[in-house]
Amino acid sequence: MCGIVGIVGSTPVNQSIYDALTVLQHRGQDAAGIVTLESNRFRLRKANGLVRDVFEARHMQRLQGEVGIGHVRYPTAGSSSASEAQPFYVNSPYGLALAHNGNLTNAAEIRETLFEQTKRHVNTTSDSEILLNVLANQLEKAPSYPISPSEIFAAVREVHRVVKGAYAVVAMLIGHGIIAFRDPHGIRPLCLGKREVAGKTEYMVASESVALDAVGFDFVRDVAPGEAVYITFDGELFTEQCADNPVLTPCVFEFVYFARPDSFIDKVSVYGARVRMGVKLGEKIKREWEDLDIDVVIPIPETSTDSALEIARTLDKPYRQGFVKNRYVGRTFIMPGQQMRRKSVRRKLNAIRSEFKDKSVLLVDDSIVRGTTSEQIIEMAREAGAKRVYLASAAPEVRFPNVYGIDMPSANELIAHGREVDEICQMIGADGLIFQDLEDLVAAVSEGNPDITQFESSVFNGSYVTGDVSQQYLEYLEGLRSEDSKHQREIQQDLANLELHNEGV
Ligand SMILES: O=P(O)(O)OC[C@H]1O[C@H](OP(=O)(O)OP(=O)(O)O)[C@H](O)[C@@H]1O
Ligand SMILES: NC(=O)CC[C@H](N)C(=O)O
Ligand SMILES: [Mg+2]
Repeated sequence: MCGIVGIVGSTPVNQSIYDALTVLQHRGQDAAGIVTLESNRFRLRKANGLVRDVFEARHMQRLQGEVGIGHVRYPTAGSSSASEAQPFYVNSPYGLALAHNGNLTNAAEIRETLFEQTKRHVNTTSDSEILLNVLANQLEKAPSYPISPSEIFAAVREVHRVVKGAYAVVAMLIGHGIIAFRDPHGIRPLCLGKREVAGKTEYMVASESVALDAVGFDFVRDVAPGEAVYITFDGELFTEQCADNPVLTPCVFEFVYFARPDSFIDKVSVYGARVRMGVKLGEKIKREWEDLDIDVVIPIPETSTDSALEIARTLDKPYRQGFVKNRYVGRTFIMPGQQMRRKSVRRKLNAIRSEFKDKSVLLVDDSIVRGTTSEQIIEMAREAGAKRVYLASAAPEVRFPNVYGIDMPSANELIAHGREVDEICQMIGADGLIFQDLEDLVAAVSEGNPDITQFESSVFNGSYVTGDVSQQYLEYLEGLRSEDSKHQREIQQDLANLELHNEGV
């Protein structure tokens, strides 16, 4: 999913970007990077690992400057090698660095045309490096120096024409400022904040509003789909709509799982949406499982807790934290590789036996994707003495691959793909299983902002809003990125030691 941040400040920004990345860590645990600008030179540190491990004191000291951008990565294209950590950099025009959240659906075609038509070489298998070069190529066409705001916006307009897929972007152009934009559907989130420091206005853009809160910026607004924001290094703000037909279609899975509950995305409180998901699912359980013997409702930490509490309230049953989460283990779902994900469930969660012993328990999760978590959790509940184990999912069945920045490239890896509820229930070993209806999920989110009339819900309904995702593309993606794809393993091996960025130590 990735988290991005950019700050145009009037005092050093290294610590603020670091702090912002720390609160965006839930969006990407694989790699982190910061680029700052000092005396017209970029300072870069990026590597694999969590924010706290990537940036040591000596790196922070080098990251001087009053403007900068940062990224935490969850790979959804290319490899997880350090060479594909972000931000990426290209030296022309003027020096440009970029960080991207999302995933392009036409990266392979663009790679070819970039080489043939613009003589631009892309050194990694990352779609974000392609996006950087598309932007650089468009900015290079601007005749004036410095490039004017309207020329910057014209370049973004062209990027929208060339690039397809999901992209929330922050870029920094030497001699100019920070440019941020969101794809014409606004699939991935991006917001703008500001603060006053010693009479000067500082601006910040970030994936989630929680990053603004963490470093003392006031939320101004969400960046609109298709819109670009340009903040000069003098602190002047310019904005313009750069897409022909922008339609806000945010990813509904941000509200289900990805975002932090204390964030607002497109004016919707993520926490509020999860509470409403709980109410709606609670009502469905009441309707459909009228006579079910449920003694207690137990969330599967951490993301499901807000919904689970509401389910318990709606059902008028006790709510208990029956699983303890090891705070030193990160999110399972965004780990690369099924083996690692499987192992981490038991390292992460442990049952409190007294909450299970001789009870009929209703476990609640926010979503069931590969079934890695639910299968093991149900086993753990039984080992802890549960009499019966039911499971409720606050999201509907995840049946289709995602192409917009969630690493689910292969339908066959999804437990609900081609299966009905009974079969899934059997596979995970539950005594009963119930999913939220898509209609209710959409209502739960849009009640927070009725102006949102559609969501990117492809993982649930197989409808891809960018209109360019064919069966052929999905097959290509599966061949490229699925767990057992040979090609995927080759990429990982080939790129393991390719580290052009060069500030590794
Ligand atoms: O069916 P699966 O493939 O296992 O995926 C779904 C699970 O993964 C996520 O948890 P995760 O541990 O990533 O994060 P969390 O602590 O935020 O709940 C999500 O909350 C579900 O529990
Ligand atoms: N999850 C994301 O937003 C990933 C960004 C980009 N596609 C990458 O793989 O690095
Ligand atoms: Mg979870």
